[in-house]
Amino acid sequence: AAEGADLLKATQLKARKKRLRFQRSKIHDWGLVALEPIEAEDFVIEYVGELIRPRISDIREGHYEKMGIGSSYLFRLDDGYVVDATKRGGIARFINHSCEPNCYTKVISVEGEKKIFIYAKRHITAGEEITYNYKFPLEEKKIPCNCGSKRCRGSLN
Ligand SMILES: Nc1ncnc2c1ncn2[C@@H]1O[C@H](CN(CC[C@H](N)C(=O)O)CC2CN(Cc3cccs3)C2)[C@@H](O)[C@H]1O
Repeated sequence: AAEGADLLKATQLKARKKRLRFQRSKIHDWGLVALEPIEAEDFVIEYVGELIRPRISDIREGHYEKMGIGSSYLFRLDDGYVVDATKRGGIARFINHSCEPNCYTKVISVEGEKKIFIYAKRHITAGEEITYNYKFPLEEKKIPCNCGSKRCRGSLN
C-alpha cells in the first residue's frame, strides 16, 4: 500500500496530461494515438472503468457477447477482479495490443482502490499509436494479431 501511495504521488506529480486522441487504427478499428512526444517511463494515461468482481464480470462478458460488442472493454487484474470500461470508461479503453508494445501497465492499489496506470516503455514519437501487451491467457479460439511487429506472436491469446 505504501509503495502504491508513493507511486501514485510520483505519477500525479509527473503526470502532465499527455495529449492523446483516439482515431482509426492500423491495428484494429479505433486506437489511441500520441499527439506529442512521450519520454520513456512517463505516465501516459489511467485505464479508468468500474472495478467489478470476477462473477459479475463473467455475467457482463456473456451479456456483451450477446449484444455483439465483441471482446468487451474488460481489463482483467491478476486477482480475478476486472476493470470494466464499457459503460463508464476513459479513452484508454481504445488502446490496442502489440507484441512489441511501446507502453506497459502497472496495477497500483491505493487505500484498497486498484488503479491501472499505463507508462511508456520507450520514447514515443508524436503520431505513434499507444500499445501495451494485453497478456491475454492462451485459448483455443485464437484472436489473430494485427500489430504488425517483427516478432508478432500471431494471436492475442
Ligand atoms: N493487435 C491486435 N490485433 C488484432 N485485434 C486487436 C489487436 N489489439 C486489439 N484488438 C482488438 O480490439 C479489442 C480490444 N479493444 C480495444 C479497442 C478496439 N480497437 C476498438 O476499436 O474498440 C476493445 C474492445 C471492445 N470492443 C468493441 C468493438 C469494437 C469493434 C469491434 S468489437 C473492442 C481486442 O479484443 C481485439 O478484438
